[in-house]
Formats: sequence, structure tokens, C-alpha cells
Amino acid sequence: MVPADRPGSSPSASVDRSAVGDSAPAAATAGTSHASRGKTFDELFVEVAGKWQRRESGSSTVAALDRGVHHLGKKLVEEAAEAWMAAEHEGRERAAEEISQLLYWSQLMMISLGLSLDDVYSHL
Ligand SMILES: N=c1c2ncn([C@@H]3O[C@H](COP(=O)(O)OP(=O)(O)OP(=O)(O)O)[C@@H](O)[C@H]3O)c2ncn1[C@@H]1O[C@H](COP(=O)(O)O)[C@@H](O)[C@H]1O
Repeated sequence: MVPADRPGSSPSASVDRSAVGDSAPAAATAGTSHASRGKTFDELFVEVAGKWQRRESGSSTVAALDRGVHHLGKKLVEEAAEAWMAAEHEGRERAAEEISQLLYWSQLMMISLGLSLDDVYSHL
């Protein structure tokens, strides 16, 4: 469980409304060329942040966020290592799959800390 005094410790505190509120339909329709091959980073963020905000039952995202930053950090490192190994030994397709999981766990860490997409994009 995330400590109560940690930023983003509650669903309402963890989600930037600009990321999941009225912008959700726009995010879902933007970049429709991605529709046939998965989702964009922004679309996934809106989806998982919304699940956390609603405390959606049965969501593995909510269960993972409930375990807190330490768990998320371990998953982040695990997926980074798997992405590295896949890149060196398993080919581009497997590397792409592992990198997608790295992006997912990065998003969960962002949500746990109450970081918005813009908070991160401002450093790019
Ligand atoms: N994109 C992802 C995603 N990427 C990775 N993962 C999780 O990361 C784990 C990594 O898989 P690995 O193969 O490395 O590990 P594993 O051995 O299978 O599982 P572990 O033992 O590591 O838990 C997966 O088992 C998932 O739990 C994801 N879980 C969910 N999503 C998406 O997030 C959205 C919300 O999902 P739910 O919260 O489950 O509804 C949906 O669009 C999902 O597709």
C-alpha cells in the first residue's frame, strides 16, 4: 500500500484531471492510425489512470498500484532488464514487447507519484 502521506496515495490525488477528464475522448480518437496496432502512450495513460481513479475492480493496474512504489520500482527494473536481454538475444519483436511493458510500468510509477504526462514531457 502506498503510504498515506505520499503524493498520489489516493486515486483522486494520483491522477491529473487534464489527463483523464475531458481530454479522454480526444486522446482516444487522436492518432487513429494506431488503432489497428495497439494504443499510444497517451491513450494507455488515460486508460490506466482512469482505472486507478475509479478503483476499478479486477484491474491488475489497481492491484499493482495498491502495492506501492517499492513494488513498482522492482517491476520497472525487471522489465528494463528483460528489454535489454530481449534486445541482445531475442530479436526486435520480443524487444518491442518488453519495451511496451517497460512503458506500462513507467506509467504506473508516474500515477503512483501523482505525475501527469506533462510533468514528464516537460523534461523531454
Ligand atoms: N499494457 C499492459 C501491461 N504491460 C505489462 N503488464 C503487466 O506486466 C506483467 C509483465 O509480464 P511478464 O511476462 O514480464 O511477467 P509475468 O511473468 O508474465 O508476470 P509477473 O510474474 O511478472 O507478474 C504482465 O503480467 C502484466 O501484469 C501490463 N498490464 C496491463 N497492461 C494494459 O493496461 C490496461 C489496463 O489493464 P488492467 O488494469 O489489467 O485492466 C490494459 O489496456 C492492458 O492491456
